[in-house]
Amino acid sequence: MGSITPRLPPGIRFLLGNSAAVALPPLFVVTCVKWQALFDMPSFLVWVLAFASAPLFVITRALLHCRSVQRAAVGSGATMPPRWDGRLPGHFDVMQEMVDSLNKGYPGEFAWPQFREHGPVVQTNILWNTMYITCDPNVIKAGHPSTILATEFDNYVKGETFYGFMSPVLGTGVFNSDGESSHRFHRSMTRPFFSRDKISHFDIFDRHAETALSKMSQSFCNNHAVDFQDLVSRFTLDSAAEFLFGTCVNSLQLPLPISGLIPTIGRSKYAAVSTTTAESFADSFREAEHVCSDRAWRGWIWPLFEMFENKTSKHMKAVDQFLEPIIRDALRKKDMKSSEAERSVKDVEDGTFLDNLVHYTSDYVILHDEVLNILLAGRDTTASTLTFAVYLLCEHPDVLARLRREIIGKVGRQGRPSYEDIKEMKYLRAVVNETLRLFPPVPFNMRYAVKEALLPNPDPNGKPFYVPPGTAVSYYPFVMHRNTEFWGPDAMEFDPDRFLDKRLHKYLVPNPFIFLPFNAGPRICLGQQFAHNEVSFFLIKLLQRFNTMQLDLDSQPPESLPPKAWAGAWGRKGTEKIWPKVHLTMYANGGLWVKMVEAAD
Ligand code: HEM
Repeated sequence: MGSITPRLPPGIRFLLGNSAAVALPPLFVVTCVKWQALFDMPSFLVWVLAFASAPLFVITRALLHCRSVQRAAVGSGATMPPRWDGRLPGHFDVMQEMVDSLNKGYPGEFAWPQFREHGPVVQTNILWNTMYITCDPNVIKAGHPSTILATEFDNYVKGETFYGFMSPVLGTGVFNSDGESSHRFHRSMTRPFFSRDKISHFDIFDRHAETALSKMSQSFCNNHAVDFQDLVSRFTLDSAAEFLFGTCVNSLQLPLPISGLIPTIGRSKYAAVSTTTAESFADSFREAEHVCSDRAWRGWIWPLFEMFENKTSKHMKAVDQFLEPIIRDALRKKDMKSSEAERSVKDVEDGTFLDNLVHYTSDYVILHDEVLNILLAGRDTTASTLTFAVYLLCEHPDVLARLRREIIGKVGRQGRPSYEDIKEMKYLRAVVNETLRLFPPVPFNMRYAVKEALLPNPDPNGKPFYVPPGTAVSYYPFVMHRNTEFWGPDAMEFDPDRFLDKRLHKYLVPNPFIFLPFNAGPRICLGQQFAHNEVSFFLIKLLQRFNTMQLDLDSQPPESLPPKAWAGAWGRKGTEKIWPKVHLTMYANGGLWVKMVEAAD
């Protein structure tokens, strides 16, 4: 199970696992010299040789590997992609540039110059590990003879690094499983619950949206700005928890942050006021997510930052404490109605995700992991979409006014939107899509090639690119979504009409894989429709109540604002009012502080 803590801390296990490769060469040197049939050398030289042998061994192995890869590429009638090389050994400076850009820069900015200089598929060799980065829809797109998301799906997996840092939280579920049989098993079990048109979600959205909006109104009455990102993170958590296992975790009941007075939720700031197991579940799950995102940043060496403790363990204890009785209860209910005949269709349709799942399996671990997989996959992504939608609406009052007209025209000021209403609101859909284009919640993604493979060369006269086994292929929807080559000269601008006017038929219809907020192929997002309903529902309720909204940059923590040096920079970087950043998903650094005015009409 995800939360069963392995006995040894991750750092110790990492060192033990890698010690052989590091220790063997020096041991070999010392042993040879000790037996000294051949050598008669001073002992300091033995030690120098012993110490130098480990890195020499690693470098020699990497160089030999490089040569064998070149030969394999030629043997396959392929070539290697252009290289992005640094100046330091192991291209350490390339890694530093990537990390700096992620920490201190604008998302993906390290990649733009490389794509411009070398084309849309580029090779890096950081610390002698080959990785490809791409923003080419032909490489990513489903249906191509050699693509990473569809035809060659089984060859491109999430990989052990991803599994390693996520598994203490997620165990093995649909989001975190690899391999044809494992992933298909989890996906087939969870998919039925998403394929039906579950109108009952709307009751859940409605209740939590009402609480969230009342809290906003209260704050604005007191002349306080609201951190909208924090608010919608609570809304999506409370909604998802109720949809998944039928219990409210009440994160919206905790006090909202007040700029400079009460901090934004997260990082245990609220542990002290989380009085119920439900509240500490919410707090602990958030904490565990933060730890996972820190691990993702650190890459494969993350265990070295957890030498003596597994940082997710204590949070997962609280998560499990809350979940256990809920899962046991669902299993008990199932046993009471064990015969198929006793379960009415209504029982199944009205039930939560967990109620449905127990009819596929009684395995506690699978139930536990599956629920947490969906919670993680669905919560931050939806909150991120809402956050950036409101950011863009604040910056584009004309779009806000037009969207509001559509909403009021369809459902009035008080009406509750139905599934059909949402489907018919074309401008709303365009606004959501345009938000997902400019700020995709999953801006970067990665797969590992299990076996050797070929990728298409963007140059129609060029040979295909060779992919050695074990190569990481990292693809960048964020960069692809803003590329003028695919979206036209105004690609950087927020203009929902591009999803409605002739630009739609010029760019997206003939080349649908230029827009990939939900991924593609057999791993396409399961919750796409759910997310669209949730985001649309909340935006409708929000605009029914408020007709003016603006950013309150004075409430934003000063260090969270875009650096002054960015003014006038290329692309959106030069004009951004907030600082978009990425951990597991895209977020607004320091929150999104806004003020809104209630409509008088
Ligand atoms: C706007 C909101 C959302 C966006 C942009 C989004 C995006 C994505 C993306 C890009 C993936 C692929 C991840 C990968 O394979 O590496 C994914 C997978 C997934 N999403 Fe979403 N998602 C959203 C909302 C949701 C919601 C609300 C749910 C559930 C309630 C959900 C459930 C899932 C699941 C279960 C997977 C894993 C599918 C698989 O691996 O077979 N998502 N999502």
